[in-house]
Amino acid sequence: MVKAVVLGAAGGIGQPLSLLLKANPAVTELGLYDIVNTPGVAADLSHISTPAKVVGYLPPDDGLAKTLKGADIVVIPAGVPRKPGMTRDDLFKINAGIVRDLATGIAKAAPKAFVLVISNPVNSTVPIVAEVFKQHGVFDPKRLFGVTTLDVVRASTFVAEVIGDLGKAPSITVPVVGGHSGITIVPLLSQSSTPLPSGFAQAELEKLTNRIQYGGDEVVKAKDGAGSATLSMAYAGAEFAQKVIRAIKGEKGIVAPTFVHLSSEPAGGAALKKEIGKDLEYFSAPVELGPDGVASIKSLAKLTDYEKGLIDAAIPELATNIEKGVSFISASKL
Ligand SMILES: NC(=O)C1=CN([C@@H]2O[C@H](COP(=O)(O)OP(=O)(O)OC[C@H]3O[C@@H](n4cnc5c(N)ncnc54)[C@H](O)[C@@H]3O)[C@@H](O)[C@H]2O)C=CC1
Ligand SMILES: O=C([O-])CC(=O)C(=O)O
Repeated sequence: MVKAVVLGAAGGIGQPLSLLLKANPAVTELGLYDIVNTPGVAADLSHISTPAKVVGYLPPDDGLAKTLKGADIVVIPAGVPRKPGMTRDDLFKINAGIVRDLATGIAKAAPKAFVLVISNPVNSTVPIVAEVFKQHGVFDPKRLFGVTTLDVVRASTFVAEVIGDLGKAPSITVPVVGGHSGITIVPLLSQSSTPLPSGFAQAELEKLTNRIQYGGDEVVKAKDGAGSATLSMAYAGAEFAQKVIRAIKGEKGIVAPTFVHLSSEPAGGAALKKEIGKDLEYFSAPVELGPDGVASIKSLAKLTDYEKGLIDAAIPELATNIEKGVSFISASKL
């Protein structure tokens, strides 16, 4: 039995993500929460002939607590998306408060749930959730994930395009580490499961790296004011959620990059801090998932000098983004 909950379920990501979770036979209950339209989205999805029982609530009458009751996994795509010319950090002003309030609801109603944060800026919203949980005495670093899967999905697709065989895209894996905005997104293309063509020039490598780092901007520009990635994000979010579900059901050996807290528990956090040469509290790294969430945080393995340079360039912005989230909560009255 797995209850999945989507907070922000009526939005551009929320609706297709809820559809994909409803289509997942491992999900037996699906809770949908938003400030608008969830009764309609829930009624619509409830007619699909898959096992999940669907419920949808709005804020009145403790709707958030009712949606979260019994949740095993909570995915958060609530909040405003970018328009052209904005950075993800520009979303902080609005999304920080939304994520704080939803995290407070989770801390009270489903403190043991696995929490998957999609709302941007992820580099700051994940620390916000952690700080709220700490204030409620329920923080478990193994159960909190920033969803960076879209960067991984993009890397697979763009490498397949470079190779000239999109058919290979589903089987290509590239670890993407660091964080989830611009230069903090660091694809480790030297570790692509399908190597780049021999003789791939440094200039081409830099172009491909830049495309992965700014893939979000490509979509924001093409949508021209109508928002950011929604369908590809729903695909990526459902894929990561499915990995977490498989791991909590006992499947071994599932590894995926995700933005996690680098405490001494789970294993690997302290070693990763040494590896990146900075006492960062959070980083996206390949993580082995297990029945309790993060089983271990993996090493970044052998990096090229170019990749080391990308990580060094990411660290100051990551540190600032993380601190911004942490201090937002220390300054908030919960
Ligand atoms: N992590 C990632 O890779 C990605 C993250 N995103 C982020 O996901 C977020 C959502 O994007 P979209 O779905 O396109 O936006 P959207 O505006 O289409 O949907 C957001 C939904 O959140 C709801 N919402 C607002 N305040 C809420 C609250 N207090 N409680 C519950 N629901 C609330 C809205 O009513 C709306 O239905 C944005 O912050 C965006 O930047 C988007 C793409 C990729
Ligand atoms: O670019 C954005 O604002 C949305 C996002 O995080 C992405 O598509 O990676």
